[in-house]
Amino acid sequence: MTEAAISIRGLSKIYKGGKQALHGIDLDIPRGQIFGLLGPNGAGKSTTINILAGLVNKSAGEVSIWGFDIDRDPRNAKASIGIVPQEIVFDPFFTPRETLENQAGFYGVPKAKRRTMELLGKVHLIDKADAYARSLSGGMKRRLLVAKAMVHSPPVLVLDEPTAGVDVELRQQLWDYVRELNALGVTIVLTTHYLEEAEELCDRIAIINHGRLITNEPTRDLVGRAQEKAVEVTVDRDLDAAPDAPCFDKIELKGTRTLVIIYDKSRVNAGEVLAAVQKDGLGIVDVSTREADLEDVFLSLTRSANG
Ligand SMILES: Nc1ncnc2c1ncn2[C@@H]1O[C@H](COP(=O)(O)OP(=O)(O)OP(=O)(O)O)[C@@H](O)[C@H]1O
Repeated sequence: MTEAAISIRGLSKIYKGGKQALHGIDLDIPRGQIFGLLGPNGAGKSTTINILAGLVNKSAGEVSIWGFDIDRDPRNAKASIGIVPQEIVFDPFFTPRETLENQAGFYGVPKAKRRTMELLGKVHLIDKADAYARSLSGGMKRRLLVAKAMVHSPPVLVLDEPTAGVDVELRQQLWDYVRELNALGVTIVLTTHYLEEAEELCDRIAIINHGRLITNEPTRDLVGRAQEKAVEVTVDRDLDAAPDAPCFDKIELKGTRTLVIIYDKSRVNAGEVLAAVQKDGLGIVDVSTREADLEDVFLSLTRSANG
């Protein structure tokens, strides 16, 4: 078996003050994938990434990156990973060109092997190469961070909430670049709150909540497991209240004629739900259903983990 890009065993973190952010996480991130790490606020995603980056010390467990243990072989482990942090941190007096040159120097990349302008081109910042970093927009700064994470050509690139504050067009360019890197063999790990994006981009998704791994499976399987389905029904007369029936998990009246019904597709089918609406003589004028997406899976999985 090929070794994982990132291997995490029994990873725990207790912060000073006693907050336990991670409770024994076991996770293998396969090489060559775009891997999504999802979870609600405070789940422990940044803690995990900061441990990989060497910014936070773990309390227990083992982590290796590209086969290098972060305790026994920290130099090689560090050289194998590039991290795009959630927070934008730059020296505002350096230009993008200088920022990348300094970072390359920090990683000991010889001058002849530096790819400063190539990287700036990839993230669409050539024309800003010599501008002060403080004059860049939020989106530009984030793209510069991506270029900065790639100066030492690591086989693994981790992006922590990379699209926060990036507008739609630039986000698309960022994802194109991420896909391009992945096609060249770079393993990508990203955390995001944009579930649609995770669904579109990631081969595999792990969800953590309250510091515990809830699931880790191919995106396809995860989406297929969504059991909750929503149907929106427009009826032929005004209603004061939403009708009730045992097959509805939840029903809500939107305006006076539209019912939004949530049901469990493993228990009932759409026909039964519609029949239940019609049973009191209500006529149905329009119906629309929503296919399960990652949001549904995510909510139902994290909800069941909470309760
Ligand atoms: N330096 C710290 N000291 C104490 N507690 C911390 C520290 N950093 C994070 N925590 C706590 O650890 C838990 C996990 O936080 P973490 O930042 O890893 O979550 P996250 O999943 O990245 O969330 P977000 O999406 O909001 O960044 C949270 O309860 C948080 O308050």
